[in-house]
Amino acid sequence: MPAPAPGYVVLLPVKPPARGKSRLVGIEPHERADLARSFALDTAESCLAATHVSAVLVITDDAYFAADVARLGAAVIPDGVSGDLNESLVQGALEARRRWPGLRPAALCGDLPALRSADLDAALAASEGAGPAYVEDAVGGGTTLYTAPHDLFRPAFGPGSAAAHRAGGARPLEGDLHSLRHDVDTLEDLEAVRRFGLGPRTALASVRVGSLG
Ligand SMILES: Nc1nc2c(ncn2[C@@H]2O[C@H](COP(=O)(O)OP(=O)(O)OP(=O)(O)O)[C@@H](O)[C@H]2O)c(=O)[nH]1
Ligand SMILES: C[C@H](OP(=O)(O)O)C(=O)O
Repeated sequence: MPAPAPGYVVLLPVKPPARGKSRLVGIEPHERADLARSFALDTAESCLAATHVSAVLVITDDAYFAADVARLGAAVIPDGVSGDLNESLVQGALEARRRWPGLRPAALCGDLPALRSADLDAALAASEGAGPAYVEDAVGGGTTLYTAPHDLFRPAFGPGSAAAHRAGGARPLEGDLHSLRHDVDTLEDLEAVRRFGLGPRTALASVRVGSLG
C-alpha cells in the first residue's frame, strides 16, 4: 500500500503591496497597491481552502498586510533576508519545519488571484514522491509553485526559474492547472485570468480601478 500523502505547508512570499507588482502600469499607485494586496489575499484564501494544505505561512515585511492575512487563518513571518526572495523562502521553510515537522514545504507565488483550490490540490497530489517538483507559468520560463522535501528544498525563483528548477533536479508537473499557471504581472495578465474567475477581493479591487471598468 502506498504511503499516505504528506500534507503541505504553503510558503507564500508577498512583497509589501505598496512596492510590489510594478508592472501594473497606467494606474494610480494606490490602485496598484490595492490590486497587489487583493491578489495576495485571494491567493492565500484559495490555499487555505485546499485539501492538501494543512498550513499557510506568509512571508512578508508589511505589517498591515500581515494582520490582514492572519485574519484569514495564515501564519506570518517577516522576510529572513530583505530583498532576497529565495533566501527568505529557505528561511521560511526552516521555520515551517520547526512549527509543522510533518508537512512538506511548497513555495507559491502570491500573485495568483484566480487560483482554484482544485488546481493547487491536483499539483500537490502530483508532487508526491521523493524529489522536487515545480509548476511552470503559462507564459513559459517562469515558476508559480516549487516543492521539495525539506532536505532538497532549494527554490530558484526569478528570471529563468523554470530552467533553474529543472537544473536543480526538479521535475515539471504536467496537466492543465490553468489557474495555477497564470500569475498576474500586468493588467493584460489580469484580463486573461478573468475567465477562471477572479477571487472576491481582486474582483472588487478591479472595479475600484476606474480605468479597468
Ligand atoms: N516576501 C517577499 N516576497 C517577494 C519578494 N520578491 C518577490 N516576492 C513575491 O514573490 C512573488 C513573485 O514575485 P514577482 O512576480 O516578481 O512579484 P513583484 O516583485 O511584486 O512584481 P514586479 O514588481 O513586477 O517584479 C510575489 O508573490 C511577490 O510578492 C521579496 O523580496 N520578499
Ligand atoms: C518569481 C518569478 O516570477 P515573475 O517575476 O516572472 O512573475 C518566477 O517566475 O520565478
